[in-house]
Amino acid sequence: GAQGIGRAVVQSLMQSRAQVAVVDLNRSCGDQCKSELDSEFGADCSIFLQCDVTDADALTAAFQTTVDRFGHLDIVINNAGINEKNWEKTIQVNLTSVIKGTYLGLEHMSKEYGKGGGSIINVSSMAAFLHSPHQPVYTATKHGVIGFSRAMADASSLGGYGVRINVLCPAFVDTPLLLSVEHEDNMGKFVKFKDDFKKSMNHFGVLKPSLIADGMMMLITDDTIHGAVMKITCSKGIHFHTYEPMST
Ligand SMILES: NC(=O)C1=CN([C@@H]2O[C@H](COP(=O)(O)OP(=O)(O)OC[C@H]3O[C@@H](n4cnc5c(N)ncnc54)[C@H](O)[C@@H]3O)[C@@H](O)[C@H]2O)C=CC1
Ligand SMILES: CC/C=C\C[C@H](O)[C@H](O)/C=C/C=C/C=C\C=C\C(=O)C/C=C\CCC(=O)O
Repeated sequence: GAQGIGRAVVQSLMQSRAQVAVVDLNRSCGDQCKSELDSEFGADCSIFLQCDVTDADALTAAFQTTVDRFGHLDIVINNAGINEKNWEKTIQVNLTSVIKGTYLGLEHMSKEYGKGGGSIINVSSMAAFLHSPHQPVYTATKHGVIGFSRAMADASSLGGYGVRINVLCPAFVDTPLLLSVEHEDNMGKFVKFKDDFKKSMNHFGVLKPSLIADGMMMLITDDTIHGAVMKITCSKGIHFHTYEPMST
């Protein structure tokens, strides 16, 4: 992502000397991000690829371009997310593309395909734990991201993929996405519940994108974390959701 949480994560990755492909639909935002990265880190360490993640062929090509440019892939972050009145589109961006991005990540990193392993982080939301009448479909997609990622993490363990798969669930973060709460184009008829949403935002507080980047870096660098759901909130900071073990 070229703005918001994605932009903060790119900054942290590049400070840690990673080479990064920034994939985003928004060309002007992507060009600006790339030019800032070039000034700070040099032109060879990043690429910007304009891509609609819901276009399966374009997403496939973006992964291939990244591998062709940098030689291999170690980390995939499926971060693109929207809240649109067009609920099918919301599902395509927030869930279908996360699934596609995970499968593509595995094609390029899984030991199953003779690759060297890696790490995938799928971005969900605290909305998956504390739902709001203001965004039912968004909430459903974020539940979906958790279920899919946890099941895939188990598949990776059992299948010997060598790829860690984790989920990151931020609470409210100060990014352009939060502004969509006011707009009928985004919220549709549920925009009338915006006061409920804003009340919740005032109650829980709003996080800075840099803290989400810190959590992301922990998921990337700690190779003991696998199948985890990281939550980031104002009250508890970076912490993990705990699940009851399944009875057999
Ligand atoms: N801001 C918040 O309060 C929270 C955000 N999240 C999640 O974090 C992720 C990032 O969100 P933010 O940085 O806040 O949003 P943002 O709107 O600032 O950034 C999202 C980026 O995704 C890009 N994007 C949108 N549709 C795309 C598509 N079809 N193909 C490629 N790129 C596309 C946008 O151009 C934008 O650069 C999302 O998954 C969001 O649901 C989760 C919890 C809280
Ligand atoms: C239109 C709005 C668009 C984007 C913002 C998203 O909706 C965002 O993904 C939504 C976030 C919702 C957050 C909801 C709850 C936040 C809760 C807290 O901050 C703290 C609550 C509990 C902490 C205890 C725990 O960690 O279990």
